[in-house]
Amino acid sequence: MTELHRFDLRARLSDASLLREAALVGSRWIAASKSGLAVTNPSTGAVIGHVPDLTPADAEEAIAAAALAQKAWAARTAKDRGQVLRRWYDLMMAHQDDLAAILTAEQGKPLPEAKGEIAYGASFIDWFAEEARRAYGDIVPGHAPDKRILVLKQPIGVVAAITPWNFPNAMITRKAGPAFAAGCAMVLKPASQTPFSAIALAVLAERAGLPAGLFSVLTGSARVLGAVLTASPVVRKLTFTGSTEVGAQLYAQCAPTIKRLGLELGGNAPFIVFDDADVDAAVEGAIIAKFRNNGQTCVCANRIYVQAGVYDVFAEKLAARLSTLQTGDGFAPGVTFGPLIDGKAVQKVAEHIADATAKGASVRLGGRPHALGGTFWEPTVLTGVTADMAVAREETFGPVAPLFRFETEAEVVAAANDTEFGLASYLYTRDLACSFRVSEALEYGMVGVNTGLVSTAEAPFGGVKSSGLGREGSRHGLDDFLELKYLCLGGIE
Ligand SMILES: NC(=O)C1=CN([C@@H]2O[C@H](COP(=O)(O)OP(=O)(O)OC[C@H]3O[C@@H](n4cnc5c(N)ncnc54)[C@H](OP(=O)(O)O)[C@@H]3O)[C@@H](O)[C@H]2O)C=CC1
Ligand SMILES: O=C(O)CCCC(=O)O
Repeated sequence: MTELHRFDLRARLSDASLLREAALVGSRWIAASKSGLAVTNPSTGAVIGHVPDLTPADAEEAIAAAALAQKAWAARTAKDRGQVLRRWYDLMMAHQDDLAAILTAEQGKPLPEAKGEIAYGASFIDWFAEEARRAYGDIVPGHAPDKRILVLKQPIGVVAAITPWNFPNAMITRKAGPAFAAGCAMVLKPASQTPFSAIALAVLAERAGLPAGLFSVLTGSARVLGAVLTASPVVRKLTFTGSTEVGAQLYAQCAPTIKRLGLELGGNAPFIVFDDADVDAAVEGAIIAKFRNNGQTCVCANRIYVQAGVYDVFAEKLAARLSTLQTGDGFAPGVTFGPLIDGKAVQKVAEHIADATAKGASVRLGGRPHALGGTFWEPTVLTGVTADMAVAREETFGPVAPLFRFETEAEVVAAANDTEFGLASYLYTRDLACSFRVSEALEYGMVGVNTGLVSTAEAPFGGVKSSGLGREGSRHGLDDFLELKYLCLGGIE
C-alpha cells in the first residue's frame, strides 16, 4: 500500500495521541513494527495504521499483570473505583469527536452515528461508576438458633474480553464498566478490523488513573490469543460478543477451566406490525431497528412481519422513506448509511437477496450494490418473503428489510419463535392487551413495544437460546462480574 492509499486520520484529530499504533500489555506499550497488522478504512480501503501481531507470551504477560493489579484494585473502596471510572467517562466525553473520528475511519459508520456510539459507550462507564457502590450482599435469618448467614459479593478476578467490529467502543465499555466497578481486571482482544477505538480507550483509561496492568489491549491473531485467554486458569471469566459460531467454540475452550461465561451472540429479530399499529411510527421504528449501523447489529430486525391489513401501505411508506436517505463515506455530511464492513458481508447480503428472489420475493427498493462500489450496498426492501427463504433463518447483517405477510396473532407468534435465536424482538400495536400477550409469548431476552431501540445502560441486554448467556448493563450487569460467598456464622447464642 503506497502513501497515496493511506488515510491521514491524525490530521482530523484534535488530540492525535489518541491514535496509537501500539498494543497495551500490562503496563507496557508495544509499538507496531513495519510488519504489523494493517487496519483499513472500509469506505475507501485505505490504510489507517498498523497494530502489533502479539504472541502467546505477550498474552501470558498481560494475564499475569492483570492478576497482580486486580488484588490491589479490589481492595480499594467501591467509591474510589467509581471515581476513577467517572474520570474515564469524563475523558471519553471530552474526546467524543476524536473517538468518533477514529471509529468512523476504521468501522465506516457515519460520523454522527459514531458520536452517538461514543456517548452510548461512555454511558456504561458512567452507570457502573455509580453501581460500583451498590454490590450489596444479604444477611439471611439462620437455619438454627445459634447460626447467622451472610452473603458477600466479591469480584470474579481476571476477566478476558473478546469484542466485535460493529460497535468498536460500546461493546468494550459495556464489559469493562461492570468489570472494573466490581473490582476485576480485564484483558481485552478487540476485533482486528477495529482495534484503534479500543486502544484509544486504553490511552484514556491510563489518563483517568486506572492502575497499570488492570487493563490490557491485545492485538493479533484471534485464534492464537483466544487460545491463551481461554486456557488460562488465572482467567476466571470470558465475556464475548460476536457470532454464535465463535461463541460456541470459545464456550468449549473454556470448559476445562470451568470459567464463568458472558456470551452476546447472533440474533434473528422479528419485528411485528399489527393492523392497529401507528404505521408511520412503525416505519420509523423499522428504520432504526433494521438499518442502524447499516443493518450490522445483533439486535437488528431480521424478519419484518406485517399484518395483511397494513402490509401494502407499510411496504410503500418504508421504501419511500428509505429512498430519501443517503449512502456514502461516513465522513461525508448528510450520510445515513455507511459501507458494509468487508467483502464477506457483501457476499452474504447478495446471497440472501438472490435466494429470496429465486424463491418468489420481489425487490421493492434497492437490491443491488451501490453505485459508489466497494462494500456499499443500496438499502433494500423485499416483499412477498416466506419462511423457506434464507433471510427467515439466518442473520443477514446488512441493509435488507424482508417483509413477511401474516394474518393472525397466533400465526405470527409461532413464526417469530421458530428460530434457534432469542435476542431482541419488536412489536407495534395500539392494543395494550395484545402488547402484553405477545411480549410474554415471544421467546426473546428483549422486547421493544412500539419502539425500534431497546439498548440503554439502565436495562439488561442479552438473549436466550443460541443468542447467549448473561446480561450486560443494568444492576444485573454488575452481578455478572461478581461471585457470591456465603459465610455461616455459628456460636451466636
Ligand atoms: N452478536 C454480534 O454483535 C455480532 C455478530 N456477528 C455475526 O457474526 C458474523 C461474522 O462476523 P465476524 O466479525 O466474523 O464475527 P466473529 O465472531 O468471528 O468475531 C468477533 C470477535 O471474535 C474474535 N474471534 C474470531 N475467531 C476467534 C477465535 N477462534 N478465537 C477467539 N476469538 C475469535 C474476532 O477476532 P478477529 O476480528 O481478530 O477475527 C472478534 O474479536 C456476522 O456476519 C454476524 O452475523 C458479528 C459481529 C458482532
Ligand atoms: O450488535 C451488537 O453486538 C450489540 C448491539 C448494540 C446495542 O444495541 O447495544
